[in-house]
Amino acid sequence: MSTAPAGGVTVRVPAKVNVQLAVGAARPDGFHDLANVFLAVSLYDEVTVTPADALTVTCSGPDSDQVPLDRTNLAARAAELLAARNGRPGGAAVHIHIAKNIPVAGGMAGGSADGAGALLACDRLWGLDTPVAELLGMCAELGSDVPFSLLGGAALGTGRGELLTPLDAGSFHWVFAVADGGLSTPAVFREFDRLAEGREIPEPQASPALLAALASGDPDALAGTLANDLQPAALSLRPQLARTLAAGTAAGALAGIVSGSGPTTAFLVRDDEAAAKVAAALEASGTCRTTRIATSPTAGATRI
Ligand SMILES: C[C@](O)(CO)[C@H](O)COP(=O)(O)OP(=O)(O)OC[C@H]1O[C@@H](n2ccc(N)nc2=O)[C@H](O)[C@@H]1O
Ligand SMILES: Nc1ncnc2c1ncn2[C@@H]1O[C@H](COP(=O)(O)OP(=O)(O)OP(=O)(O)O)[C@@H](O)[C@H]1O
Repeated sequence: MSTAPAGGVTVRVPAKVNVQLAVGAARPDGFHDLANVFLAVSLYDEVTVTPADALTVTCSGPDSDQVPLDRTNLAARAAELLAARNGRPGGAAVHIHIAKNIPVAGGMAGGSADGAGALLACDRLWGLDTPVAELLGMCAELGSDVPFSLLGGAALGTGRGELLTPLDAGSFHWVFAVADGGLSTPAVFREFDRLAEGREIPEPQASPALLAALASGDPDALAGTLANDLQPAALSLRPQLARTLAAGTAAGALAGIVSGSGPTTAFLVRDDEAAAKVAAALEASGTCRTTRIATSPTAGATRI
C-alpha cells in the first residue's frame, strides 16, 4: 500500500542540518564525542500510525524504494521500544505509514525523523502521555540524532549528539543539493578516523562565534562560521561533492557545507530570491540529482 490509511495519528517531523559538527576521537564504544549544532529545517516526513493486527510498515514518496519496510526501520524499532517499555500485550500492533520527503541516507536524519515521529504517534495513539524527558531517553536508545528530531528548533548536542541544550537561533534560508545515492554514516566516521590517524584530535567544542551568529540571525556572520569535521571524510569518499559545493557558491550562496555525514550539501543563502537562483543554478550544473529549498529553525515532531 502506498497511501496513509485514515483514522490514525499523524506526526510531522523535520529534517536537520548541522551548522557545526565538531568531532572528537573515537571512544571505546566506537562512537565519537561531538559538539553538534543542529538546526531543524522545513523539509518533513509524516508518520501515521493506525491500530492493526501486527506491526507493518509502508512508505510513499520519491525515494520510498530505498526505505526498509522490515523491523530494521527506525519507525518500527521506535514503536516496538515504546510497546515493550509499557508492557503492552501483543507488542506494537500498528500499521506505520511514512510519507517520505526527507532525502534517504543523505545526512539529514530522515530515518531518525521517522523514529521520533513513530514514537510520538504511538504514544498518542495508545494514550500514554509519556513525559518528554522519557521520550527523549528512548530516542537516544534508537540513535544519536533521534532526540533532536523529537525536539527540533536549534540545539547543541554533546556526548554522541544525544544530550541536547536548546539554543537561540534567528531565521535562515537554505538550499539543499541532493546527491545521487547515499553515504553510510558509520563509513564516514570510519573515514574520519582513517584521515585522523597519527593526529591529536582536540576535545570537540561549540564555537562561540558560531553560536553568536546563530542567535543574531545574520546570514553573513553564520556563513563565516559554518564548520563540519566530517566534510573531509565525506569528500574523500565522494570527491565529486567538491564540484557541487563550488557550483552552489559560484551561484551566489553565502556558504556551502556537507550536511552531517553527507552526501547532501547545504547552502546558506540570504533570502527566498537567492534560494530560487542558487537552486536553479545547482540543478543546471548537473552536479546533483535535485534540490530542495527550506528555512530554519522549525518545530520538532508535531501531531497534525
Ligand atoms: C552525522 C550525524 O548525523 C550528525 O548529526 C550523527 O552524528 C549521526 O547520527 P545517527 O545517524 O543517529 O547515528 P547512530 O545511529 O547513533 O550511529 C550510527 C553509527 O555512526 C557512528 N557514530 C554516530 C554518532 C557518533 N556520535 N559517533 C559515531 O561514531 C557509529 O559508527 C555508529 O555506529
Ligand atoms: N525510516 C527510515 N527512513 C530511511 N532510512 C531508514 C529508515 N529506517 C532505517 N533506515 C536505514 O537507515 C539508513 C540511513 O538512512 P537515513 O535517511 O536515516 O540517513 P541519514 O539521513 O544519512 O542519517 P543521519 O543524518 O542521521 O546520519 C538507510 O540507508 C536505511 O537503510
